[in-house]
Amino acid sequence: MSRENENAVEFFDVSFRVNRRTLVSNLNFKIHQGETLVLLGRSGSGKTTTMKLINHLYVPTTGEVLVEGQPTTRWDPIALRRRIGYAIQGYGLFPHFTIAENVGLVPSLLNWERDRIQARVVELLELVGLDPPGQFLHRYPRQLSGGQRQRVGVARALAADPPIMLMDEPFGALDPITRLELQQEFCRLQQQLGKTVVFVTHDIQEAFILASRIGLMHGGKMVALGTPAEFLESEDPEARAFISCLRSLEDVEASAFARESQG
Ligand SMILES: Nc1ncnc2c1ncn2[C@@H]1O[C@H](COP(=O)(O)OP(=O)(O)OP(=O)(O)O)[C@@H](O)[C@H]1O
Repeated sequence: MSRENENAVEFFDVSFRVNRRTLVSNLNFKIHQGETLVLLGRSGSGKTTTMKLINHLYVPTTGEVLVEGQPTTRWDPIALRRRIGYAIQGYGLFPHFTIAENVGLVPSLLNWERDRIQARVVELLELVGLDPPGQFLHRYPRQLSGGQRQRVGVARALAADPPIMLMDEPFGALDPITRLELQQEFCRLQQQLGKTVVFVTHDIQEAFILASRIGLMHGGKMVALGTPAEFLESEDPEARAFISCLRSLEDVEASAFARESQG
């Protein structure tokens, strides 16, 4: 990883305003290299805005966001996007591109050789469980199920092997069984690849399955930040409201402690 910095991303007193409306304010937190930070919060709490401040889609009105030790405003925007993969709900796939073209998009923009792109596409489809890849390469997104398209979206975000992945409700639109399957695959992939991941969700069960730490957003502020076990101890009223939505506290506590003892 680059630099000695053990933080992939750092927020220093960050606020972001549009048309005199404050979308996020006073954000101060660090995202460690290799961790999965889940941004949890109600709809409209500022999760996506926070994420867009990382890949320079938004520029802080005040404060600074550092990526690998350097403010986003000082990064060359193209170099920054190469270090950051972005997967979004609704897959973001181009409908008139085949699966191979969609997954190979960033490598081809980076002028990789054709053979290298093809090999990478096959490798990624296998990695995200679209096996055998030959069955999918030449299909179009509309010819895949929602779960399969979501896997393609993740494969595409991983294509140029970025050290940081931003994932914005990537499993939001899926049935609960496929969603659980993808969450489990995500954990497997994360163990294998060790990326720094920022994952946005409003689903507390999902947060507990995936997170090394959970950052809870409320009204544009981060009101709690900690490991799942720490989160359960939070006295913040919004955290308590989310915790009361947990299906089975015992199950979740067990999985949170299991993850912590692994890590
Ligand atoms: N470009 C924009 N201009 C003005 N207001 C915006 C803009 N983008 C987002 N907002 C507003 O800022 C607030 C935070 O939006 P954001 O998308 O960050 O929330 P979120 O927590 O990701 O929500 P959701 O879970 O529904 O996606 C919302 O009230 C939204 O309407």
